Amino acid sequence: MEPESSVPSQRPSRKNYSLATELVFIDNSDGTGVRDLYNASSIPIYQTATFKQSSVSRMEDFDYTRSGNPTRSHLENHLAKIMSASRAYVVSSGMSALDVVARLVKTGEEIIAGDDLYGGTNRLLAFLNKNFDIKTHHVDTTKPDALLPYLHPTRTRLILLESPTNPLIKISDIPKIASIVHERCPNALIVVDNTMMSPYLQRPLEFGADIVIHSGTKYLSGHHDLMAGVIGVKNEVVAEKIYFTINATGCGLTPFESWLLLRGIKTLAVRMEKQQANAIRIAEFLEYHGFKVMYPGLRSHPQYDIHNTMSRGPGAVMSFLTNDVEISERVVESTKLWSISVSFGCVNSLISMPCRMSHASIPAAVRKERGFPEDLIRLCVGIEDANDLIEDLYSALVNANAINVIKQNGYTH
Ligand SMILES: Cc1ncc(COP(=O)(O)O)c(C=O)c1O
Ligand SMILES: N[C@@H](CCSC[C@H](N)C(=O)O)C(=O)O
Repeated sequence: MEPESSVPSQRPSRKNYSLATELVFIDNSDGTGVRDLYNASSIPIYQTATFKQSSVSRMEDFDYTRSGNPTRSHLENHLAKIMSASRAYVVSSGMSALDVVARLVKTGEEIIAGDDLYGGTNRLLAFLNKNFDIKTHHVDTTKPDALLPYLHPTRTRLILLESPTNPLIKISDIPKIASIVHERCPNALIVVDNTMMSPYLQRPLEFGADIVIHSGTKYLSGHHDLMAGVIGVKNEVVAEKIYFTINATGCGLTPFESWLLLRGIKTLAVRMEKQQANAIRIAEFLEYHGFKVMYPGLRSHPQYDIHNTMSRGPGAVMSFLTNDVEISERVVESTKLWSISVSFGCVNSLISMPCRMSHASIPAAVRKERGFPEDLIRLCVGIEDANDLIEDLYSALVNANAINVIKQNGYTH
């Protein structure tokens, strides 16, 4: 017999607080959720593979950690609440979350995804195409109508969106896309990779998405000390399919990692507010100096208004162009406070060149075809003092001669 996913996150209705409060408020007083014998303020790490049963035939909430574990269930309940999901699951990485969701698609069915998306996701989709005959159509999801030629009433199974996209920070109108797709393709699920926003800034399940994914490695944990993936689901039937795959493939998050992620989530609101405030200042500084900056906190962003209808802020990741790959390299390598590193969402500020780093797995020809600038610099802003960050970036831009070149030649992309 297949075990059902343990300790559901369903709660009877109670007063809902603002998200900053819900992030730290864990209420088991109504008897739902995971019970801890001693009412521990911080849920313990149940570091066990197995759970004893009172009889052969009677299985309690847990039997084996691959199938379910109290620390993990506690985290999943908490995440379901803050993502507005009916169920949430945590797995070993963001890519694992994407892999679990991709297993909802059968050979011969199709996926529609953005033409700008995380390099690892692109790699997974290419693998599915090559090995399982699951085709992905990459379209410009900033234009909902661009999906129309590829929507098929039975073949289309997943619409995979990032908004903002990684790394070009393009915005998709999620409610509009959801309504177009749901009307034409009853079998299709709208999946939003919401990693860049976090549930604090954007909750796609509230406006039409069916599944939301997060790389928990980023903002949810906040300190780059763990890998995790999160899947939030609206529909119970889909949720049970997701749980089946997690149990069948064994990718559920470990108890220790679950505990660490739960700890990180408590400070999400304060980290996000500070990172975002710093990011707004940095984006304005770069734009003032003539750089083309992609950031939905700037009025110059082409989807500024749409973003604001879905989100409570622009987040803390931006990209900018120097017009010259070598200059970009010099800028990145001249910074002292900004670490040259992939990933984002950490309390420390990071700088990278996506074409050489996070998106290097997308073949150069495909990058070119999709209009992906090789000189692109991505900034992931941390919680340091904004003046220190700007001073360090300014020195790097001067050192690389980037400011002069932009002033003389303007922006040519
Ligand atoms: C938008 C996005 N989704 C998913 C992932 C995959 O997450 P992970 O590295 O935790 O596997 C990443 C980065 O790695 C990402 O940037
Ligand atoms: N070598 C890794 C690169 C990880 S990139 C992590 C992150 N999503 C980002 O956008 O920086 C790989 O090949 O997956």
